[in-house]
Amino acid sequence: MKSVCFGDSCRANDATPSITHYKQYPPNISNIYSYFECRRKKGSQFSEVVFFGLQYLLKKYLLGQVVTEEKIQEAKVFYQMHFKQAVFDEESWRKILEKHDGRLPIRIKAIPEGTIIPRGNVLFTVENTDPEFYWLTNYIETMLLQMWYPITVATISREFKKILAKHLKATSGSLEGLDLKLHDFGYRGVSSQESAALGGAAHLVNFCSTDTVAGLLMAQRYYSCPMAGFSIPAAEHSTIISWGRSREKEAFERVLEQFPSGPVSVVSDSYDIFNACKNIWGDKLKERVMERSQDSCLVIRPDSGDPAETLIEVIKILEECFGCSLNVMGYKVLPSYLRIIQGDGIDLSSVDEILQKLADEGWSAENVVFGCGSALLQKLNRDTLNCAFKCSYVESNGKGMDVYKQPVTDPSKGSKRGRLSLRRNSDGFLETIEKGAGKPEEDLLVTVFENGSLVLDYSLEEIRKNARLRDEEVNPTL
Ligand SMILES: O=C1OCCC/C1=C\Nc1ccccc1
Repeated sequence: MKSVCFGDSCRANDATPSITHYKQYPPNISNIYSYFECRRKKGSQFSEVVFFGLQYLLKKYLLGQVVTEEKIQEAKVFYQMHFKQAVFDEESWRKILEKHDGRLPIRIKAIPEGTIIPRGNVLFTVENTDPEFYWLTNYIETMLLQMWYPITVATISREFKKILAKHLKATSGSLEGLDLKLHDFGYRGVSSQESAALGGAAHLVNFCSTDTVAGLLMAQRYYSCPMAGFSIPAAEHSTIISWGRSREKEAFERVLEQFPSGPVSVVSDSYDIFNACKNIWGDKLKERVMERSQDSCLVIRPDSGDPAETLIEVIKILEECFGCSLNVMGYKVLPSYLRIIQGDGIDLSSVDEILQKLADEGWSAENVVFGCGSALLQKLNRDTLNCAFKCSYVESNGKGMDVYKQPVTDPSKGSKRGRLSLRRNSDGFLETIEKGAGKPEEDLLVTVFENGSLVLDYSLEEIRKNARLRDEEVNPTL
């Protein structure tokens, strides 16, 4: 059966619950107003979030004529089979087709993409613009709630950036190269091409270092960025072990020969990373390594063992073979033709621990870049930031009513009430005003979607500007 689609993939907003809601609302409802937030959670590791990804979902699934007669017919058959009774509201959908030419009579107001905002604030609101289609607001909840993914990846990626900035500043006195310090290794570890695209793009809000090509294409096609991130030639285990155990030196030599200029990364732990560093890189191929210039450095990649211990032992061997210098902060730096990339076992806690241990041994963060896979794109879920979509205001018989939930069994799942606005208070902090008490001129939520049209189109460039690290996040002592 052809998939029942809004966009060109299966009808993401058609989770079964939405189909029967229109029959359950009070009589004479004319307006349903809902909002999205990352609920505050005591003790959560993340106090603020990066807002990112809505523009893609709007462009991909909600713009223009999304309702057609063919889709209505398909849905009618589909849901008759699924519910074994006629609950699909064929007539209402046909009215959208006739009255609005199949465009959704919906208004979505959101904070600008890239905004950094504390947990517990409204991120976007959704309401119907035609009283006849009040049920549409929460019909698209399912698809809009998938915003949890790009928001969570962008947030985690930015937490990495804070940690990397802290150590880079402390051990080198500068933030130079920060944007290249965390490389996205996650393409193979995510659940789908779309996740790779959305998560890969979310990482590129904070960094410009990636192997997740899908994320680059997303940035190009949906965020007007021709090339959002960079990479370098890199060996992988197959290109080394295909030479056989006795020819690891020849394999390494081949890589250096094939990529004489520009940095090149060589995974060196196929058999014995310490032997590879001491006897191949540090002896048999030493001249080949030393003749490479700073912008053509050899990047050695360990890929096993305890990350911190392995890194410390590797860097000590390289120091013995190649020496090192002291930077302005008095930390040791390997020669500029030599760097290390650690892409195994990296997550938010291990990266902090590794850089701290390196610093304790006198080594600057300049010596290492990190790769991160699943911890960046996959080891997360909707609860990581407690993302929720809730109705907070309804209108019926011309009267507005603030609504909310407040479960006695979990107060942290309480929802906001009334129409919401977001403002920066006199101390400069973002805060959400409830019960329609906000002043329109102060409201930072802007209309991004209305009646099938995209009202605002953000570029990755401006999103990156919104999401940049603030001075106080870089110099914690400030
Ligand atoms: O070593 C490297 O140097 C820098 C360029 C990327 C790279 C490795 N990439 C990678 C991707 C996916 C899984 C594993 C590694």
